[in-house]
Formats: sequence, structure tokens, C-alpha cells
Amino acid sequence: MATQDELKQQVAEAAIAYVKEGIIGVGTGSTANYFIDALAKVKGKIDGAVASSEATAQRLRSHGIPVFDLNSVDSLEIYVDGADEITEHMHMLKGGGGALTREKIVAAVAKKFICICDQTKLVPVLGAFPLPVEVIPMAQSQVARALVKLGGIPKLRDFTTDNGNKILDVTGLKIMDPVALEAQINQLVGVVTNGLFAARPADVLLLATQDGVKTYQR
Ligand SMILES: O=C(CO)[C@H](O)[C@H](O)COP(=O)(O)O
Repeated sequence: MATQDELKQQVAEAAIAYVKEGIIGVGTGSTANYFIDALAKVKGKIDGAVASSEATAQRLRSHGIPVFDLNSVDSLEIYVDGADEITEHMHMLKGGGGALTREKIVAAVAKKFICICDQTKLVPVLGAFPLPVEVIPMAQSQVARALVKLGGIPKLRDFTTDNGNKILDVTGLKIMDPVALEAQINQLVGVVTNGLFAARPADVLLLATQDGVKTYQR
């Protein structure tokens, strides 16, 4: 039986089939790291990558893959990233690694979001994993109070994002309508973004299972 890490590696390698040419968007986390390592083997096919975090940029550079500033790029054919949870509707909950804002920005520019996950990430309803909310530091208490009013239990993460902000990890939310909740939380003054990726769901899910990598299309 494959371990979770082996499944992450298998699905990351399967995503290489979607890498054609040009510049691609690359996510953050352990599954994305396996993807970067696999990408290194075919780096001659692409011009380079846009990174969703400093950690990802560093790993790409360590493999000799050029890293581009998103502002110098009009569009990306694909964005490849993991998720903390994903549903069959391709709605995702992300940000366990704290890179949610840059991930959402890079994903927004990509024509195709390819989500790479092991089988533990596919869930019927989002929300067992705490929802990360990136906040401007001076607003962290007022945003926390507003999240309590929405039924959540926010906990300040001991972490500073690449953007110099803080993260509130929120449990207890009933995520019945991920698109509506994503917008509602983003409306709170002081919120930079939240880890619901529902307004812009994944286009392809590659899911590593004990029976091989399964492909789901939206
Ligand atoms: O959103 C993320 C980082 O901000 C990651 O995609 C998510 O946390 C999944 O991580 P991993 O691949 O390590 O399980």
C-alpha cells in the first residue's frame, strides 16, 4: 500500500503530462514540491514559472527553473497546486501552508487550474480543515470578532505570510455555499483573502488513489 507521500509524488508526476510550453504557474506545499521536482526533469520544455510563494520560488530556482514576476506575464496556460480539501464540484479549501493569497492571484491568471491531491483530500463538504483567512495585522481582532458572528472559531496562527500579514484559522463554520461564504468573508474590512477557492474552482482534479491516479474534469 502506497503511503500518503508516495501518493503525492505519483499525482505530482502525473501532472507533468499537462506541461506543454511557455510559463506555468506553480503552487505551494508538499504536493507542489513533488511537482517542482518532477518539473525539473522536463524544464527544457518551458520558459519558466510564476511562483505562488517565496518557498516555491526558491525551490524552482534551486532546480535551475527561471522564476518570472507575475506582472511580466499576460496569462498562464496552467496553474498546478495542491489543496487541503476539494469537493466533487471542484471547490477547494486551501492555505494550510499560508500561501493562499498569492495562490489565488496566480490561479486567477491561469487558463486551467490543475489540482493535484492524494485521496484523503476529496471530501463531500468543505470545512473539517480549518479555513485560513489572511488579515492585515492591525485588523486581526476585529476580523476575528466578525468571524465569530459568522459562527466560526478563529485561532491566530503563529506565522507571518509572504505579504507580511497574519492568518486566522477558522473552525466551526458551516460551509453550505462555498461561493457565497468566500465572497462574504472577503468583504470583511481587513481581510486580504480567504482559503475558499470556489468562485474560481479547479478545472482538472488529479487524485492519487491506491488504484492509481484518477482524473476529474469540470
Ligand atoms: O494551499 C496550500 C498551501 O498554502 C497547499 O496547497 C495545501 O496546504 C496542501 O498542501 P500539501 O500538498 O502539503 O498537502
